[in-house]
Amino acid sequence: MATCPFLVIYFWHACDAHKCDLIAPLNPLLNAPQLNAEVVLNWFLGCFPVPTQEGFALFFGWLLFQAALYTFLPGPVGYGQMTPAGFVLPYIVNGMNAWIVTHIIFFGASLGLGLFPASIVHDNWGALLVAANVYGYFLTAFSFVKAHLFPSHPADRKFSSSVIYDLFFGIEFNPRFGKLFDFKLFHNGRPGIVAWTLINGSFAVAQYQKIGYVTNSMWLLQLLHAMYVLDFFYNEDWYLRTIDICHDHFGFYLAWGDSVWLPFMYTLQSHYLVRNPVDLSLPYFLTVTALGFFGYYIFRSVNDQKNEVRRTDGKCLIWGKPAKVIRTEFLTSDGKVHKSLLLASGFWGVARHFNYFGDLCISLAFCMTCGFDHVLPYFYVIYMFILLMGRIERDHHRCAGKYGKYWVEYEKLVPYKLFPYIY
Ligand SMILES: NC(=O)C1=CN([C@@H]2O[C@H](COP(=O)(O)OP(=O)(O)OC[C@H]3O[C@@H](n4cnc5c(N)ncnc54)[C@H](OP(=O)(O)O)[C@@H]3O)[C@@H](O)[C@H]2O)C=CC1
Ligand SMILES: CC(C)=CCC[C@@H](C)[C@H]1CC[C@H]2C3=CC=C4C[C@@H](O)CC[C@]4(C)[C@H]3CC[C@]12C
Repeated sequence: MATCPFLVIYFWHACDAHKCDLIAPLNPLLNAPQLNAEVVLNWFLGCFPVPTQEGFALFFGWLLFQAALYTFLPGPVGYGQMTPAGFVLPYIVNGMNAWIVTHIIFFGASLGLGLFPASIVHDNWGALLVAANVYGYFLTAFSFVKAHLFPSHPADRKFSSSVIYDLFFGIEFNPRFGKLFDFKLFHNGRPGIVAWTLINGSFAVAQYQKIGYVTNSMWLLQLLHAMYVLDFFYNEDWYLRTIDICHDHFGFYLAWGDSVWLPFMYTLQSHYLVRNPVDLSLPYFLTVTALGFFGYYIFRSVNDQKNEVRRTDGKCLIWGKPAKVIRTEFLTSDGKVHKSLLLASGFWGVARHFNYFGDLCISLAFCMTCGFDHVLPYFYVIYMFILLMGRIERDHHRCAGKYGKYWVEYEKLVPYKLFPYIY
């Protein structure tokens, strides 16, 4: 919790001052005639972005605007999975509407009406980083206090013996304001994922202002990122049944992660392309496009198969044949027995997390839009690999605990975790 922001700030500084070269920021230290505490401290302070009033106004204005859209825009009601304490919570899934309204207003007001430059996000990036960090830490602390003093669902809280652990992974499962303002869905989707394409767009405009055109690499990046983001909102109801919503509690990991990590680190390729415009050859362009769409096909098909089999209680066709399912029973903390099912055919018969393989292909395609000159744009795929491998282990332990003998049966039927015959 103490060091995460430094990594983000280091990446920001590398891009802002050294054209996204990850080694160059260290030169003042490597070349210092004498390395002492004063040199290190001056270097350290020199790497920090400067807070500005405009940065705070933009960030908190943005947050309030998204909160208003989340609260007031219409949308269908979706339901999460049953929580360990036995609640099935409703969610208003209006993310697609919020995405459309936000983009029309932002680009309409900037590019259409000229009320502010569309590069405003790029132009205030350092100051926004400060404001987002302030909010990320505030939200972590607030969620911790809320969990102790006024929890939304007391029976679904999880306490460990460590305050640090509780701060990091969270105590409350589904913290809410009122009945419907859900912290997890809001922070993930709105300041986090709606921002993703908006930030990209602003950086594309900055590239145009800088070199007079938008490179094909930047267009391709916009397309691939938009595909991923729009998929998320189109399938927002599906997201209610993923690990983040069904199993993770709300602490620093999601509070700071959604406020800072997601908008700042997931968009690194567009920051890179502003400083290092890349014109891709046609064969390379087509290869990266194909990789991105191939990955997306796998990612979405795997996720849809699970959704479909659970929606129809296993009475559906997977790859043209009746779904092969393991019917399971598990206990919730109130002592009640519940039923669920595990799909063991289709992509879920190929490997236990084949959706992650699709996601890794998409991630690689995002990074490859930047060519091979620097390592910084590849941060995303490296991070995703580490995150998803960790998630496979975490999920394995959770499912083994939840499903017991049924999970063992599934493991026997589907021995590979990520990719057949490899892992
Ligand atoms: N861009 C990013 O930063 C990230 C993207 N993602 C993507 O988000 C998507 C969701 O990922 P995630 O939530 O991690 O994982 P999944 O959507 O794969 O959900 C895992 C859960 O599904 C259930 N499950 C496991 N095996 C089966 C089975 N055989 N049949 C039916 N249900 C099963 C279990 O929950 P239960 O049975 O309890 O319901 C398990 O905990 C993925 O496509 C992933 O690639 C993920 C992480 C980061
Ligand atoms: C270092 C640190 C504190 C990391 C925080 C990580 C979170 C911001 C991410 C962890 C899991 C991520 C996501 C999971 C699944 C998703 C579905 C996909 O369709 C869109 C992206 C996402 C919502 C993604 C968003 C970031 C995380 C919550």
